[in-house]
Amino acid sequence: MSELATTGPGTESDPILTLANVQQSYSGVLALRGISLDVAKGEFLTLLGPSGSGKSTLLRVIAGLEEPDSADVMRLNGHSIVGVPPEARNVSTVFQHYALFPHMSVGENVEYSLRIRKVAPEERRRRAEAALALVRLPDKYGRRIHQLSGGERQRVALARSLVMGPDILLLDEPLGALDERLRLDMQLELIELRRKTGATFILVTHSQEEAITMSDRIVLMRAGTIEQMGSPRDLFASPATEFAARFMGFENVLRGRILRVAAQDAEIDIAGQAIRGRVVAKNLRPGDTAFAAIRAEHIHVAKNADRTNHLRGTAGTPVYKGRFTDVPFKSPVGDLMVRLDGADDVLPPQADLNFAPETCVIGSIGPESAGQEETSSKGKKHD
Ligand SMILES: Nc1ncnc2c1ncn2[C@@H]1O[C@H](COP(=O)(O)OP(=O)(O)OP(=O)(O)O)[C@@H](O)[C@H]1O
Repeated sequence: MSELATTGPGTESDPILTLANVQQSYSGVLALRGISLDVAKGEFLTLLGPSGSGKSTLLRVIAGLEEPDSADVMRLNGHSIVGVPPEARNVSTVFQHYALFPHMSVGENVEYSLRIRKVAPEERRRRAEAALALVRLPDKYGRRIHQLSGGERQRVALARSLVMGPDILLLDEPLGALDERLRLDMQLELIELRRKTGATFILVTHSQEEAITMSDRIVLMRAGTIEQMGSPRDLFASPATEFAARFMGFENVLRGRILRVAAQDAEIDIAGQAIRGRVVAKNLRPGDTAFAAIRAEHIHVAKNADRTNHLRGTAGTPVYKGRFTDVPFKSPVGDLMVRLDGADDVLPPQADLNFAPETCVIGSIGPESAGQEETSSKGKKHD
């Protein structure tokens, strides 16, 4: 389906989107604090972050629904989009709540933007049917919207966005309203859809699991800034800041003081215990305050363990989670969460805990002032 392929004056290696120093505020509150970002053609990029970190604002700036206070550069497919209205940008947005016209059929919904652009009826129908086939709804052209399930409505919304062959498809929490099973299916469908169309996808989500499953690259946002950018593997295994470690699901994040650093290896003093780990931050020096992060599944209960990263812990009440059991421990470095594979394992009240240095990430503490947004209420108004 050639209409869905991206075309433009740039070369293949040029970014489809370039943003430099984009600032946006609402009534004096800075929602974007100088965002700079290149997005490659055909990339699946995810904006990840807690509520209020600026993900939707950034998406709205790209769509043209919000004009930023200032920006050094905003280029889409080789052209500046500063001051360009949304309808003149070749981007399309899919929202969480579909925003379909309830009084129109599926086909009429999908064709809507083509009709506005005065595309001839036969051509409209051909393109709408091709878009519906792409989202695996080939026989639903004449259906009414209220006759569709939530998952089918979201697919119609996707078809409607794809029918124009956008340079970039913007997805604002598109799976948020779906139940868990459907959400997992749709994650795979979105990956497949991106592969089939070759379009660039920018997804907004606060789910690290969704970001890791679907993205080529993740942009982790915090209080209107980019905290860390990288592949899902980078963010999952090597969060560079304490905030990133917590957001990427490390159950154990502890603070201490650096004792020594040698290339990728460091030792950190946590409450008088020397802990060895893998360095993820640049410029860490002995004496610096730093964090150590360990995933619960990387801490093992083992007798006669290697003395490296070896701690004696007192078990609390286990929490059965089905596939595994989480056990909180009191240890000399503080509270630790330990994940046991065997859901029925019986633990002695005192146990030897240890973890391999390569599973323990050591990094610098990010700026202390940022990150207030996690607990604040937003008072957001988009209408
Ligand atoms: N229209 C608006 N008027 C005033 N403040 C706004 C408006 N839209 C967003 N904000 C504020 O800007 C900041 C960023 O909001 P934004 O919606 O971009 O965050 P988000 O990361 O998308 O959050 P969520 O995941 O909850 O949608 C927040 O502090 C929010 O309260």
